[in-house]
Amino acid sequence: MQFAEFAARASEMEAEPADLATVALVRDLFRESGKELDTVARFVQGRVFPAWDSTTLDIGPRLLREALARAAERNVTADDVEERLAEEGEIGAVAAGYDFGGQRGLAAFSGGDGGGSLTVREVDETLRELAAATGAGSEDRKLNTLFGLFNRASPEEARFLARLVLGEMRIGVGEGTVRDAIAEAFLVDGTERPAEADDENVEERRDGAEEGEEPAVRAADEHLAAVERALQVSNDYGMVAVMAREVGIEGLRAVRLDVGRPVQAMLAQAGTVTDALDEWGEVAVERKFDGARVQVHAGGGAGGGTDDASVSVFSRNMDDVTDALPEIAEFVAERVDVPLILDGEVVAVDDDGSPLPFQEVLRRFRRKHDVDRMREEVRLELHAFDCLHADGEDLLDAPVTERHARLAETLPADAVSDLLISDDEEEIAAFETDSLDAGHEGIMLKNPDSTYSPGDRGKNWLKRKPDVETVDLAVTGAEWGEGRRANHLGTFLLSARTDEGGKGDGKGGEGDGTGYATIGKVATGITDEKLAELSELLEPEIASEDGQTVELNPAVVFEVGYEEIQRSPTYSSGYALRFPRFVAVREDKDAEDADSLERIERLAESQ
Ligand SMILES: Nc1ncnc2c1ncn2[C@@H]1O[C@H](COP(=O)(O)OP(=O)(O)OP(=O)(O)O)[C@@H](O)[C@H]1O
Repeated sequence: MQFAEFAARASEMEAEPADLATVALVRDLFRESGKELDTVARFVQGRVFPAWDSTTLDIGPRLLREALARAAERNVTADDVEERLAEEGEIGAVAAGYDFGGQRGLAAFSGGDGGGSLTVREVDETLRELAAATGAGSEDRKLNTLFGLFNRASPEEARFLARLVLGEMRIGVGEGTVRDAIAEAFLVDGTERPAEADDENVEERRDGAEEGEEPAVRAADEHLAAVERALQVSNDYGMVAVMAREVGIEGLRAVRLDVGRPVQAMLAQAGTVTDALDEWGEVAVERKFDGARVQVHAGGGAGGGTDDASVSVFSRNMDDVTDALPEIAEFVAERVDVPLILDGEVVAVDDDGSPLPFQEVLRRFRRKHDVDRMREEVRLELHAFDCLHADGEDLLDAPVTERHARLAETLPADAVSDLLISDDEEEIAAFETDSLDAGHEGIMLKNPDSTYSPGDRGKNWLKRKPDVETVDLAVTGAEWGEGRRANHLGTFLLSARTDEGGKGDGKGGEGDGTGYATIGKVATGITDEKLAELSELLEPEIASEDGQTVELNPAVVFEVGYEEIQRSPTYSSGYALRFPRFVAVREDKDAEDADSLERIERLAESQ
């Protein structure tokens, strides 16, 4: 395919405001791309390399401006180009505004030919060569090569060439458009194809698909799902387009992970323990490490087996950061002897192994120089929490629990994140307190049955929001513990202050006009040591006992975190705290200083 043809189509796409019509334009282009389909599928997104490949052209705006100046009329300087850029606001428009060598009829003299002779393949190969140029003189070579390309470009070609070089096509073709276009171009047969369907019809088709009414709609959805899946697994739009054309839907479904080729990271939404329990019944709870996300690929390549060289570490954006984090690659290489793809977090730690703030990891992450010195300065630890592939088996479709089990089989326990499967708020609260005490950021809540969906910020992973507020509440009751904790008070009853004595529980100090109304119990994972301390503090306040239940004079104030305040008939205040969590004893406060029911009402309303 001629590059001029590609540029003409890109112009049409740029001018087309409707999304579905743009998909149709991309679809048609793909159908006509022949052998260059893989390249065209990348070019429409402004990419020369697949998304998983960290290679860049490494051509900055300055070099491009110089190349444009050289290819343009005599006496144009890089500064002139910059000035025009300030006026036009966009490099493509600037490039299209010049009269390049070939267009001036100086073709024979300058090597230009008036435009139209470049092919998509040639542009691709030339840009790849540019990317590979390194070392002394590479800057000049890049400049010369770019000059050569622009010298042969028509204004329309120059517009898209300049944008391609900077990696931004600006033609309204995003990943979703390419996905839809691949499905429409190669997977939909004549009867199902919504060929000239207008936007509304297609919207209707898609709405209908949810009820599963029309077979054609179902098929179209399956096609889209297959393309999407293959894209998630491979991160290579070119390869997926070719595969869809050559092998069809079954071929796409058979796309496997490749050790050494990174996958997009699954992401999390903010959420609460309450959300998680309501939704899934049981929750997979992990520590939320405060570091930087990594995906480690081990043992890829021909022979399998693991040596340092066959371990690669990728960042959340799929950049190869292996050289900056040698100890992570070494750690995995030394311990893992099967091909493996793991997902985890790298955390900086102090000499005692306690986590350091996230900024410390960043000092290591993209470093190209002084890696050895920094390695001494900032110690790193790997916490793996997921396993995408182990020993020849892709695990994306396996549930969280199974993926975690595979991780535990493969890596030493200290590198594997703890996993708690629980349906018990108290147990989860205990896990959270423990995580926070250990210096981690909090907890992650995962649907235990969910699969790994690369690149997806769905509802199956929740990062627990920090408590919105804390409240200071008087402790008005407790229960004696059991077993190992039989001598300790636990499960503390909490109360807000009311202004009229006698209201609520009526446990206020006599005659002082203060009353207390219960609002919840906190039984969080307070450590045994802390429980002993709290018991000592509260025992003198015991007013009466009934079996395990103890009534306390309001004297001690707890600061308590919570996720939500609900209306509830369970407690005398008419409210209940959801997911209450002990934060601290407010030594500086008396019970009379506890938060009032009025404040609780206000907090409940403002949620
Ligand atoms: N056990 C864990 N499971 C999954 N992710 C974890 C875990 N521990 C730490 N994380 C990190 O938490 C991130 C998600 O939450 P966080 O809010 O920290 O990320 P962000 O980069 O600020 O925002 P976001 O990922 O939502 O764009 C993950 O990408 C991962 O790096």
